[in-house]
Amino acid sequence: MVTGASSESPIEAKKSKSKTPRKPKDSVLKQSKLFSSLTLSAICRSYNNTVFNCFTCLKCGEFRLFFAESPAEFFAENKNIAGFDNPGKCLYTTVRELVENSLDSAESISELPVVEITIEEIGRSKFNSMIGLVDRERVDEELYDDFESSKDREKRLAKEARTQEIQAKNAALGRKVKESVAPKGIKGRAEASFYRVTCKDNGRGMPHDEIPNMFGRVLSGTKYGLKQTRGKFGLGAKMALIWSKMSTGLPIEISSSMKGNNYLSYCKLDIDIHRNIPHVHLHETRDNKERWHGAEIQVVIEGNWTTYRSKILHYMRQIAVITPYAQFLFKFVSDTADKNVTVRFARRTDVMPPVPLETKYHPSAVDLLLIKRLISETSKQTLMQFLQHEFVNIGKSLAERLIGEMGPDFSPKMAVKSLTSQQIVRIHQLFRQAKFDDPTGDCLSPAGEYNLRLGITKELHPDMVATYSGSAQVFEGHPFIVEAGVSVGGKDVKQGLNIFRFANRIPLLFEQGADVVTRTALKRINWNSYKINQTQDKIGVFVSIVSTKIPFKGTGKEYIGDDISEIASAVKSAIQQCCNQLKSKIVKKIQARQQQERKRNLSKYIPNATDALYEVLKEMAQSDASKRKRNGAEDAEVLKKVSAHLITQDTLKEKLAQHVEQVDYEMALEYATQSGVSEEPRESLYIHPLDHEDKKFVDFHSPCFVFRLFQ
Ligand SMILES: Nc1ncnc2c1ncn2[C@@H]1O[C@H](COP(=O)(O)OP(=O)(O)OP(=O)(O)O)[C@@H](O)[C@H]1O
Repeated sequence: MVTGASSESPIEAKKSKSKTPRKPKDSVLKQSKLFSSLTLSAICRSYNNTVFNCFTCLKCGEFRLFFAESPAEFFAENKNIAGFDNPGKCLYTTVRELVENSLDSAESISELPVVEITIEEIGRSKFNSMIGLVDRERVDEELYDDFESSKDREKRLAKEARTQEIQAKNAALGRKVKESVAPKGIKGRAEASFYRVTCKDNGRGMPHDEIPNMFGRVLSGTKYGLKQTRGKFGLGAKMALIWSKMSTGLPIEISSSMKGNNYLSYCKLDIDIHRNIPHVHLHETRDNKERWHGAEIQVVIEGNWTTYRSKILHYMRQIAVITPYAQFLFKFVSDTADKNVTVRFARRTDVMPPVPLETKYHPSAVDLLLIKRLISETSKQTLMQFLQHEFVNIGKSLAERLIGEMGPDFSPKMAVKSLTSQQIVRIHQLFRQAKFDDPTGDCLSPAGEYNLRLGITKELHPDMVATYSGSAQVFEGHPFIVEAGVSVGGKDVKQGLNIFRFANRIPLLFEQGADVVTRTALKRINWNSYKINQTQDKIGVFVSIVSTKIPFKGTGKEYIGDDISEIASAVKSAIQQCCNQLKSKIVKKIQARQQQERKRNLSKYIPNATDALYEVLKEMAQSDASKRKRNGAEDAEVLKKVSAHLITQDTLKEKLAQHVEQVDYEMALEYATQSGVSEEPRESLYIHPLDHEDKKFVDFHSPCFVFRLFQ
């Protein structure tokens, strides 16, 4: 049950120690303000009995949830929706949410981001002392899940001994011995692991008074509106706090300062889940001698580094690829020093994509509910003004034509707020049927081909890379841009396809199988035709999609569906463009490699082969000459002039077989070229090609080569 949010700031509320419930109306107003002018129609319906039972975000027109409780309660019970499925995933998502907030914050003030993220492992004793709990020795051992009775122990040891015996026997008989698996030991639930996650940035910081709400009230944020953003719902940081509350009971700590402030704000708070309001422990200003600006968030949660280590590092690497203008320092700190990890992702460019702009809705992207909201919020008086100012791509003359088409009940000067429900449906119908120019991608901020290439190069060190940035396209009235990169070879890249997906410049790591990028790369690209071996080569496929609306599938916002044809074909074409660029490079590279290999081989055995060949041909020519001599066709120059076509194939085969093991035509040609005999082919010296299938013999297409030998 909710009694409504305070209209005072939490600090003020604390100071006044007022526990009086607010008037319901105030609470609704306050909530809507906090939710950045969301129209909470359904709340209005239920605020009289103070039950916050239904929430509809009409601002973005895409996020509708129905709560039977407060939003904080709803998300605490359904934390998997926000990517908090299990302790390992919770650790991963916490890192991700904090890093992305930091990037958003620095970019919003056009500051090149510097983000430091530390995960500090906290042992049980340390954790206990943090929460003021005395470590206790076990007294009643049998009480514990991992207790092993002496009978069980005997059984286990006997089993282990039997296994060892069998293995020893097998070894003695020379049979294959299975690698011995470490004894399972005593069963028992794994002990919970705790981590302190700290994320520090050089971003905008937050106004002192807003901090409690930004971190202690679910669905409060500053990223609403129609624009390309990493975050949107006002949920991520609160989920980290809800999880910390659920798993450790410890509050979140925030230090923040805005540019130019000589103080910094420190706030320690947790969240009242039932009422969805911040519960502030301490909120004060402190000296900011260094004039630092940014935010540092610290939260202690249960997690699982062992199982999510690679995911977290993978995420950091991918965010570094798509954000090469940022500098990241990632640290994992453990009590056991050899488990420590420090990775620095250096900045490679100062070129930052422009800040995405807020835009207006395209008429084909709105539904009935959204039109109603826009009408209720507009400051415009007439229908004509409303159409012209609240939507993109409706100019004066088009607005007039549309109103004319709506029917006799409509006129340009009619008051837009007086439109009936039926009239609004008519407008909606017309919006769906009429033809409008596509929205431009001006409001979008893609990473940029240059940045993408830099990111790939700096993190993967590929042998070759190609990038492509498509032009803006549209689906359901939303502009989108697809950028792609394809790399071959590189550091820490496994054989086959390595797919890197990004949506609004954040990496997507889960639910890869059904994603439009994965499916396109696996099924719709004929890699062979670009001379890329899909299974043998180390291929990196990078696709970044930015849009005012990312059509995520599933609750986890981890993949983009394959069913939007505009996006699917843009992804395919972007990858193909990259492959085309790579193809010529690959062909050149293959040729260069072959040439090198040939050179190596040539030096090995061609000289011998040619010597042998020379002997053979000389012998044959001599016998031919003597034949001719006998026939009276004396020719002093016969040795030089006898043309190879006089030699029958069989004779040559036979003779060569005695001398030459294997001569490759290409190599022979190259040898000829290298020996400076790459003259015009001389037909008269043409030796008929030998049987191709018989690899043993030379395939003498190269007359100049033979000529040289023969001379
Ligand atoms: N490091 C930070 N620097 C500045 N402001 C921040 C920082 N972290 C959070 N905020 C503020 O707190 C708000 C709430 O953050 P939160 O992570 O809960 O939601 P979000 O980022 O807006 O959306 P989403 O839930 O989709 O990620 C943000 O909108 C932002 O205004």
